[in-house]
Amino acid sequence: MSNQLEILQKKLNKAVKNRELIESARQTQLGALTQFASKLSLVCKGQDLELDNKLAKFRSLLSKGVDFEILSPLIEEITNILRAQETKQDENIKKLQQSVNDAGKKLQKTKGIPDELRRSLRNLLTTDLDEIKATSDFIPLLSRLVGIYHQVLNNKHGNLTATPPEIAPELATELLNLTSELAFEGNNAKQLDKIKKQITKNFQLNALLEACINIIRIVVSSISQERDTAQQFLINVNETLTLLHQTLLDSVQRSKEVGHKMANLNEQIEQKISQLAQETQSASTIDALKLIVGQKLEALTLDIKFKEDLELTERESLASTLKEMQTRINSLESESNKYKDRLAEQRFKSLQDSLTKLPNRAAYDERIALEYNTFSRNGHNLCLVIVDVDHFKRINDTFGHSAGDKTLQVLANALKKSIRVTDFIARFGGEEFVIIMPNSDLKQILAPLEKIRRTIKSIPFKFKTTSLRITISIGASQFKSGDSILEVFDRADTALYEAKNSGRDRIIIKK
Ligand SMILES: Nc1nc2c(ncn2[C@@H]2O[C@H](COP(=O)(O)OP(=O)(O)OP(=O)(O)O)[C@@H](O)[C@H]2O)c(=O)[nH]1
Repeated sequence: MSNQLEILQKKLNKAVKNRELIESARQTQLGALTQFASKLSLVCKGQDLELDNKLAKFRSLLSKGVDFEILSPLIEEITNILRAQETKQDENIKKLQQSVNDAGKKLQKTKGIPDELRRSLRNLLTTDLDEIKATSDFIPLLSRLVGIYHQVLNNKHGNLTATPPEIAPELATELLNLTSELAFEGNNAKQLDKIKKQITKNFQLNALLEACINIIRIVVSSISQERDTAQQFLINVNETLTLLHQTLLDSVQRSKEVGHKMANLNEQIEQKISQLAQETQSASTIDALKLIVGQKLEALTLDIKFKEDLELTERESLASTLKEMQTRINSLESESNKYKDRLAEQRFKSLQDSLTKLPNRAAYDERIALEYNTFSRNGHNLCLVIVDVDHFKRINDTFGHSAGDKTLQVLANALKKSIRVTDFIARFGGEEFVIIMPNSDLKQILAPLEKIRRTIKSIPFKFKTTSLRITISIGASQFKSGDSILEVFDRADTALYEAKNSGRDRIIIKK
């Protein structure tokens, strides 16, 4: 019996110990839970005043170790407030999402946003905004949006420290093409060269505008120089003509006066001769006759001498007038020769082909040197194309040279219209044209060249009664690092030769 009691006592002790262990574990867990609940309630603080108050009460009761039965109604109240809070928060997220979206869309409509910023804004509005789940997620998103706004504003006010992108390469090319048609001398030519180099280096609108203004200045100064010289020349011509006119009038007047004097003298001489004849008849002696003849001859000799002097003076005066007129005319002639030389030189120097009105070979040389500089500096793609009219000699031989000329004009016009505004075309010589294509590689130029070939082939030429289609052969190559201009030209030329030899009316490209 005592043994059984002992066993029971042991079991009881063990049960009491286990119970104590469970109780202690529960207390520890409860402590941890209470602490956690207290911390959690602190995190919720600041969202709603009523909630804050209830949570404060909750924390205080928890710290005092209050029975859960007393806490239970408070917990229920807090749960209700939190539920209402959750709904409110959902609404707030939606509102915030909408207002971020509106602000972003508004910003997207702004002109002149750099590509990178625009991309980042699009990502923010499409992907990132949709992924928002909690209000706190908005903070980094809003900060990004504000950042984008800042950059756009800075950009608008020109405060960006980064260099603006190259914005108008096509305008730069157009400006270069236009300047190719200008030819100046001396200082103006040097200045224009400098501007052309700047245009190939800097495509920014401001720089292009400045270049444009400087070109206009050169043109205006050249026109005014040319006008001054022409005006001076005209003044000289006018003075010389007035002088010539006056000299001629004087000389006519003098001739008239001399004519009168001569007529008087002739009359006097005739009178003296007839007097001599009468008086000799009345002379009775030889001596008397001698005397009469001697006196009359003396008077006649004086008259004749006077007449000779008069004639000499007149001749000399005429000669001197003629000499003076000759000097004037010579000087005018030399001045007009200078003009002719300058015009010839101008024509020689001009960068435009007179037949086709395209830039000429000199313009090509100048332009390819500029493009080559740009290529050497930044390695942009640069292609060179040679276009040659097929069997052009036949057109000259069959329909005449002037029909050939007209054909070249039509072809040049069509070629010019077929190229892009950034390309440059020149008449290289005869029936050969050269096209510079910047910012394109050989793959990219193939389609436009095909279009040019087909365009030319589709022109319906008509020579008197004969209708004819004219074709072109094209050779092209691209600048590679280390290439010289001549090397690339030779490659394009070899390609053209192959196009001709393999049947014409085709494009051959040589890398
Ligand atoms: N009318 C005219 N003819 C020109 C002019 N310049 C060159 N030519 C002529 O163009 C012709 C070119 O002949 P070729 O070089 O034999 O070439 P092609 O007849 O076109 O034959 P392929 O090029 O081999 O297809 C020559 O007859 C030149 O006289 C020009 O300004 N006006």
